[in-house]
Amino acid sequence: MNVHVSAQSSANPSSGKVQTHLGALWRPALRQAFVKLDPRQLVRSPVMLVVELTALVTSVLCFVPAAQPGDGQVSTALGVQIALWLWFTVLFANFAEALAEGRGKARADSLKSAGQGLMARKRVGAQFHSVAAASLRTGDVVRVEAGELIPGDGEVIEGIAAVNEAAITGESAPVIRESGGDRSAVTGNTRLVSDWLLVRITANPGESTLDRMIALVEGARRQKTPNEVALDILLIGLTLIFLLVVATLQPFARFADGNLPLIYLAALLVTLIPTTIGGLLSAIGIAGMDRLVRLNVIAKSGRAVEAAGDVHTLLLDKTGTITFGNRRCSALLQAPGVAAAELARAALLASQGDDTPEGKSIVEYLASLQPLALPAPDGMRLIAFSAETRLSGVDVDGLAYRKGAVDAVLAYLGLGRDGMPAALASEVEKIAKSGGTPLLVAADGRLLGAIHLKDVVKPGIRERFAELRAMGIRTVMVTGDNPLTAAAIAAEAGVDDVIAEATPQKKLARIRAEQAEGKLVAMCGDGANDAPALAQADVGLAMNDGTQAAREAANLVDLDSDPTKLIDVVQVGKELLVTRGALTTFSLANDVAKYFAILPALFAGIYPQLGALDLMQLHSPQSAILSAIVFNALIIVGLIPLALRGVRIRALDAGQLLRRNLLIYGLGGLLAPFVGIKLLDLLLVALGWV
Ligand SMILES: Nc1ncnc2c1ncn2[C@@H]1O[C@H](COP(=O)(O)OP(=O)(O)OP(=O)(O)O)[C@@H](O)[C@H]1O
Ligand SMILES: [K+]
Ligand SMILES: [Mg+2]
Repeated sequence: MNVHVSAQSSANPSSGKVQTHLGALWRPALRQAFVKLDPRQLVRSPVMLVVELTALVTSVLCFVPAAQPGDGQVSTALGVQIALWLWFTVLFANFAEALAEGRGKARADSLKSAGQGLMARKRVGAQFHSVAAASLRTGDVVRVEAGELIPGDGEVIEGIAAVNEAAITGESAPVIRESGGDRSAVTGNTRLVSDWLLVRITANPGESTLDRMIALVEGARRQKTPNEVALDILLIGLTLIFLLVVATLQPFARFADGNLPLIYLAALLVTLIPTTIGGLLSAIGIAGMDRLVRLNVIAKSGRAVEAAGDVHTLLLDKTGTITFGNRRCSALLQAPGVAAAELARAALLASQGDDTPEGKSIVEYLASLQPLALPAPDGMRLIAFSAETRLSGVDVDGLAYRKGAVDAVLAYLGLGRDGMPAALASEVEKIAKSGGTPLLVAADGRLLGAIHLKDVVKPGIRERFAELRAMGIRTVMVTGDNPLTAAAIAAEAGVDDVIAEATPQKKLARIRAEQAEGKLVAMCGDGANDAPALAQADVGLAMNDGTQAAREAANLVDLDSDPTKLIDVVQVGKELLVTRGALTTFSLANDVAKYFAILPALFAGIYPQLGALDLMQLHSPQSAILSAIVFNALIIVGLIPLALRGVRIRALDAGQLLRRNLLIYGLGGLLAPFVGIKLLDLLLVALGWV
């Protein structure tokens, strides 16, 4: 094949770590706050759209006194102040959203610029042509060589190479990517540091990991979660109710020959509708996603993150998730009466069509021993490993060579569980009890012996599972391996439950069973055989270095390929739910309090009997209205830090958490307006603004 392209963009390898202090972010956020005044953008937060419309109407009323029915008691100076604070209310909410977007965007932009102008070698027939990386589509095959950036997300179909994924993960130690097996997926904008790869592109323009990351933290493109939609509906409902409340005030005033200026009613409406949560809702959601992005987790939906906050059971694949997944052949053990060379030859033959890391490791192991004579490769029918059969092998010279999981090979040979010669059975048991994976080898219907595949449990995983338990999450290990190996690894890793000899169907069935009991289930996996389970789970976390099938089926991808990352995802999910709940409570309590703070002041002149209710003794109706509207706007700014940082949750159970939050945010929300509005009233009068 001809390779006649060498040009690649000279973009510097990005470290992926962008310095983004809030200080550097507020300037662009301020600008964005004005851009977001566009009603087409604001329509995503209906409460704020109502505020904007009210601000618009009030502005008109200020300058067109003729438009004010009644006696127009509102001075232009006061009208302008009210109109301004109404505009500020919208701007503050926009500013909160823009600030939340800022950090994620800065990082995504720097990643994007690294890939700008990138060229790729696309396979066209037997040749490779230079094309823009941005033009690559799903199914295109490209060749990437050492030193070059991989032009898009894809799957390795040929070759093995070391890849530096620092641009995406921030981790500079190179990782190995190879065709076949569970380490075949590559990510766009990461750099090959050795050899070459043939990659089949798996994402169309605009659908890459990077694009997804950006979409998560962009207010205008972000998809609302079902929880957010439900809350939106509640907020719209409350807005309509208060609209009605405010509209019916005028008849009451007229009845006593009074008249409430339209501007007052407009301002009153805004103070009463849930502007605090309406203004911060989007920022809370984006900030949550941003926390996730900073953990190097890509979510395809916010829904998965919220589900993580409520997850009950976590299913984990063993190999590659709990263990390093680098199962390597370490020994061959013959059955009684079988020659070492016979077993070796059968194991080698049975690995000819097996391009999994396990299969390759067997070939390598045997190559380091004495040379073996093999039949011509064109006479062989290769049988690749499948997770269904849990067998691999070859048919050659009329003989069938097979290797596979213990129960699978015994079943293939028509033998029972105790069909193994005692000596071999005890060897197999020894392998399994050590946490290794035994494979049986058969040829011509005869059991020849066993292969010992060794694997190592990832350090620190035990402590992480203990943390999960403390959060009330059950961990279940599901593995295609035999029960003894499974039990040995399970004991070492400290999981709560284990399912052995699992096929993809069995994994799926277990998830469905848990879901049928009304529980939310999370699943971590990396293999193609995990894909159905990842898709079925409420939270499917795929390892980025796993297979493309797993990455596609999952709704979360961990760029660091660390299954224990789920703990952090659960934490982020819980924080997101709690923060939204706390600020909703605060906002609603606030609005109720404002109602009682302002109404007596407004009606004092009209119904003097209401004076008894005037607890706050505000200076005048004018100062009451202005103080309320100023407080209403400033509270949004005051709560931006909490919305962005999230409510910290300690290891409290759900009940304690709820009580604590009701106390802080419910009671706090009720009291804050009384204190805040009174202080503002004193201040505004002292300043002579009213
Ligand atoms: N290349 C192979 N050839 C034959 N048998 C294999 C091969 N690789 C694995 N096996 C056997 O098939 C079983 C299932 O393997 P698979 O990779 O599907 O496991 P899994 O379901 O992903 O679970 P886990 O990854 O936790 O072991 C393994 O436990 C092993 O006994
Ligand atoms: K309000
Ligand atoms: Mg697996």
